Amino acid sequence: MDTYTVRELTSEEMVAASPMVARAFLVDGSEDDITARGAGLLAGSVNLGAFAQEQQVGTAQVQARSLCVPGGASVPVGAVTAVAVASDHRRRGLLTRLMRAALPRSGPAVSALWASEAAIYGRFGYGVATELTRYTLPTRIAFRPGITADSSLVRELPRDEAIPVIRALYERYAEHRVGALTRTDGNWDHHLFDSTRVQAGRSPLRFAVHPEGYATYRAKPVWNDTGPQGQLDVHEFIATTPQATADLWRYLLDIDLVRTIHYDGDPDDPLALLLPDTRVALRKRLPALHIRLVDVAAALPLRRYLTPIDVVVELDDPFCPWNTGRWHLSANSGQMTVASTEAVPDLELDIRDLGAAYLGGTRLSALAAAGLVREHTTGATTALSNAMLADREPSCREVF
Ligand SMILES: CC(=O)SCCNC(=O)CCNC(=O)[C@H](O)C(C)(C)COP(=O)(O)OP(=O)(O)OC[C@H]1O[C@@H](n2cnc3c(N)ncnc32)[C@H](O)[C@@H]1OP(=O)(O)O
Repeated sequence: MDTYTVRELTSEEMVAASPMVARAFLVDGSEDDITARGAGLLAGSVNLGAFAQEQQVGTAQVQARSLCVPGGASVPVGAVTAVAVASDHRRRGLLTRLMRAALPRSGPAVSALWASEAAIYGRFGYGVATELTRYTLPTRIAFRPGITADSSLVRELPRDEAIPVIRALYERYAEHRVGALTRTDGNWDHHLFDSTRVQAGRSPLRFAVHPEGYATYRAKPVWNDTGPQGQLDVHEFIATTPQATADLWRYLLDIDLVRTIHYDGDPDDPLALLLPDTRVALRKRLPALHIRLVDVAAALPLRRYLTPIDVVVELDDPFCPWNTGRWHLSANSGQMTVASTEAVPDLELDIRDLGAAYLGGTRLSALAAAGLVREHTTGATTALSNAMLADREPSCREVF
């Protein structure tokens, strides 16, 4: 007899599971659990649970959100989060069962998540579709000649006053930025959650607001024998114009007593380009949003394509087998049609690699160089790779 059951939870059951979820994320007894941080997300989400008899031993949440894709459309996406299995019930297939329930064929055609560990989600068909640039930079550095900035346009607002202003700015930004997600009230509460555990010795969130952008950040006072060595951790930086980018960075770079800034920016973040010598900013690229195409035939036409395309692709998708097979992809004037076919394939790839390329950040040509796309017709990889590119690299600023 099967020891476990997996089914949809009521909001109350999801709340009841929150100590187990907190423990799974190594934050036992913290206020930082689903009840405190994600209460507003319960109603608008599919909440899933795994049970061993009556005991709750696993959860996953699928939030209904929208994602900006190449061409600017905002497409429905199942945003998977709060995935947890109690440590004494692991490696018995519960995550696999939760993911099956989280990815029904009838659900959103696209699924997205941030992975706690890189090795977990490839097997479920997710590929890394956006990256972030992690900056460590000194303060008080000048900009490249020709860039002018007016930091006097920036105001520090109290949290309650700032939130409606930054929400409106974010909405304008997210309409055009490929990789950006829409945010409900619950998503905002989660994003701006500010417990002492999250602060970790730093200030509560501060809100630096410009007419065309904002930075939310935390400050940490540090002193040594040479004087102030304060740190500033930028939590989110959003600018809707190049001038706002320069003004806000000038403001942050000149805050007294701070010597080091930490910031997770876009993969092609303009910050580096403002500096006269990009080497003063240490940069690392890290994986960010993972994308899974749940229904390829529905998902591919939702975005636009840069160049015309006419190829047959053979896809392998063991977890969502309805995607496995040969697909004729044809795009003209940016719009793609997708049809099942028996024709000989021009190239072959795995569903996770198509997910990685979906937002235009990962080049199929680069995947081919690693042997992950196998070309049968010369030029087919380059053609599809170019068609799938986006103008700028996609970016998702919110870890959910
Ligand atoms: C979107 C998000 O919420 S990301 C957050 C994910 N959650 C966490 O990191 C919290 C701590 N970890 C956990 O709760 C659990 O270890 C989970 C949820 C990651 C995995 O749950 P399990 O029930 O143990 O996974 P399950 O038994 O279904 O494993 C399926 C496969 O994934 C592999 N796997 C599972 N977890 C990991 C991992 N952390 N690293 C590498 N491989 C893993 C298993 O070995 C198994 O491989 P196989 O199919 O080749 O045998």
